[in-house]
Amino acid sequence: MAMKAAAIVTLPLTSNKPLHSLSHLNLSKPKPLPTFLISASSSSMSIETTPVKESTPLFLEQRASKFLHFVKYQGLGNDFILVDNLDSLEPKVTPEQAAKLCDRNFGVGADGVIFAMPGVNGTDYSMRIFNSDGSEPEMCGNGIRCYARFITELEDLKGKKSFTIHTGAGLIVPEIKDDGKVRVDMGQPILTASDVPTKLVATTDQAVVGAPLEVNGVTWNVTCVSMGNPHCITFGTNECQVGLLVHVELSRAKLESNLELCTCLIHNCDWFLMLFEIIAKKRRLTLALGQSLQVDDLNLSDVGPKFENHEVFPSRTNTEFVQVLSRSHLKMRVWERGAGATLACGTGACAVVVAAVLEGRSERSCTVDLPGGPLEIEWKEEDNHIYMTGPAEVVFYGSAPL
Ligand SMILES: N[C@@H](CCC[C@H](N)C(=O)O)C(=O)O
Repeated sequence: MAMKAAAIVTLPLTSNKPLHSLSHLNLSKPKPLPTFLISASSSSMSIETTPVKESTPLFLEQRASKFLHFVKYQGLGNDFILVDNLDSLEPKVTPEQAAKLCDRNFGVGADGVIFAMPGVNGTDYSMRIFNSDGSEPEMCGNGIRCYARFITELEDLKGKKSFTIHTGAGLIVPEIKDDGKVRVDMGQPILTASDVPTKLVATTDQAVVGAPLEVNGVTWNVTCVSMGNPHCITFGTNECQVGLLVHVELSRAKLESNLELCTCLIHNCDWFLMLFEIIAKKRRLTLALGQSLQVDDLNLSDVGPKFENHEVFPSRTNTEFVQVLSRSHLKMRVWERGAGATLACGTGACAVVVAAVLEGRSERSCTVDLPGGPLEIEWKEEDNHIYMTGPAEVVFYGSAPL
C-alpha cells in the first residue's frame, strides 16, 4: 500500500499571485485565505482544492505581526500608502517607518503614508498623514480624495456618498461622484500672514499678496496662502526689464476695467502684471512688469528647497510655480514641503487659484494643470470655501515588513 503524507498550506506572502489579486477583499473584515490538502505518494503528488479547516491566524488579521497591510493609491500621480487605522487614534507606523516605506528604492515608494482613523468631535472619520521625510503635515488634497475612496472599500456606507473627516486643517468633506471622481469641500483659505505662517510683511489686510521675496539671488513675487498647510505661490520674478515700467494716468471710475485690459494685453505679449500700486491722490496706476514663468524650464530641484527652507517660513513651505494660460486655465509645478517635487498637489492647486484671484490674474473657477494631470478648482464667493474635483485610484494591495 502506497504511503501518503499530508500538509496544510496557507497561501504565503511569497505567493506568485500578484498582490492586486487581493483586491476583492474587504480589508476591515478579512476573509480566510484558501487552504489546500497536499497528498504525496512515492510516484506522484497532487493538490486537492477541498478547503481544510485550519487554525493558523488569517493573513490580514495578523495585527500583532510585523507586517503592515496597506493599499497604495494615487491621485494624479501623487501617491500614498493608505493604512486601515480605524481601531485606534495611534498611527500603526512611526514617522521613521513611514519615511522608509516611502523610499522608492528601499521601500514601497510613495509621497506619504495616510492613516484612516476613527472620527473625533462628532466627525465620521479622521485623517493623519506623514510626508515621505517623516514630517507630519496638517492636510493633503490628493490624499484626502484617496482617503475617501479607501473608506468606501473599508466600510459599508449603505449608499452614502459623502462623509466628514477631521484633519489638522479642520473639517474636510469629500463627496464621491458617479464617475468615480471625488469632489472635496476644502474649507476656507487662511490669508493672515502669521497664521500661514510667514514672517513676510503683509501687503493687504494682513495678507501677503504679490510681495517681493529674494531666493537664490533673484527677487520673486509671492503670495502666501494656507489651506491648513502653508503654500507660497509665485507667478514669476520681479526682474524689471528696461523700459517696462509703465505709468498710467487713470480716473478712479475707469480703474477696474483698465486694470483688466492691461493684464490681458500683457499676457498676450508674454509679459504679465507683477505689481500694481494705486496712488489714489495722483490717480496713477504703476505697473511693474516682470518676466512670465515658463514652468517647464524651471530647475525645480535647485530652487524648490531654497523656498521650502527660507527663513521667512517658520514651518517650512510648499511652493507652487505658476504659468497663466488664460483667466480660467493655470499650469503649475510644485515643490512640496517634506516630499520634494511631486506630480500633483491638491492643497497647492487650491492655494494657486486663491493667489491668482487675489493678484487679479484669474477667475474663481479654474482648471489647474499639474504634471500628473488636471484638477478643477473653484473658490466660491458665497461661502468662501474652495472645492476641488479630481481622480483617485487604487494602484495595488500589499504588505510590507516593518
Ligand atoms: N500632496 C499634498 C500635500 C501633502 C502635504 C505637504 N507636503 C505639506 O507638508 O504640507 C496635497 O495634495 O495637498
